[in-house]
Amino acid sequence: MIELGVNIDHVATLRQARRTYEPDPVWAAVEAHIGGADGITVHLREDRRHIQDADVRKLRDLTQIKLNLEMAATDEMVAIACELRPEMAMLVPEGRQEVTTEGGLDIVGQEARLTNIVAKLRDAGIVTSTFIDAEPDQVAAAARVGVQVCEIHTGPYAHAFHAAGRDIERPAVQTELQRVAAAGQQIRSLGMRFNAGHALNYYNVQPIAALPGIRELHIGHAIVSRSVFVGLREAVAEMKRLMREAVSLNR
Ligand SMILES: CC(=O)[C@@H](O)[C@H](O)COP(=O)(O)O
Ligand SMILES: NCC(=O)COP(=O)(O)O
Repeated sequence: MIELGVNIDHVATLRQARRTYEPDPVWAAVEAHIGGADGITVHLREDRRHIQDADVRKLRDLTQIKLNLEMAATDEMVAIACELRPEMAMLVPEGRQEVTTEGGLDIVGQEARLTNIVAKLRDAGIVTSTFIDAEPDQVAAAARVGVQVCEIHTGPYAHAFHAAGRDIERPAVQTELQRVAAAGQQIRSLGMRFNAGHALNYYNVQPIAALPGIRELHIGHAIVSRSVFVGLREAVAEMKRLMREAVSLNR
């Protein structure tokens, strides 16, 4: 059954708006878990714009749900990951001025360095993942550097879906959906786990959830946004219902 990793970065964004103590990401993780989340994702950014080091430490120590740590491929982040030992660490690109992650990690351009970083994380017993564009050469490079999981960037699909007025049949949307599907087939053929995420929401999630062999979706902004009105537990439960429905309809 496909799993849902809830990214709670933007619970911390709200807290950081006042530099105060609430809303607490630990509370969010527990609520998401009760709502049916299979894992929690946090992106400990180099600029600490939302999730703080202490948040990751508290999540590790105080919650009983799988933790996926999104991180830049830096010595600082490798040291933090090896100390805190999340179940999974996902290598993502970072740009100081970006509003959110804008593209996948360029593995092709830095294979030797990433091979060394992936080995350190694996030696620490951490499942290694990377966030990449749906590009065959990036998928092949991910296998070469030794990651066990690839999360395909669904931003281009999500943006095409929105631009098409949520019409999944529009050619531009189908093109992006097929790119994700093809990347997933390649990922699985290379023995890696096929995950997906970024800009998924309650309107565009089902075609991605229905893709053959997909294992886990990482969704954050849309769930946290919905939670403002219905609560995080319900927002997560609704997303899980949509994912389960998509899988059952696709059988
Ligand atoms: C990799 C990905 O698509 C998201 O997890 C992204 O890292 C979110 O970044 P922000 O939490 O800073 O928006
Ligand atoms: N890696 C994707 C993720 O964790 C959540 O991204 P988003 O849903 O906040 O865009």
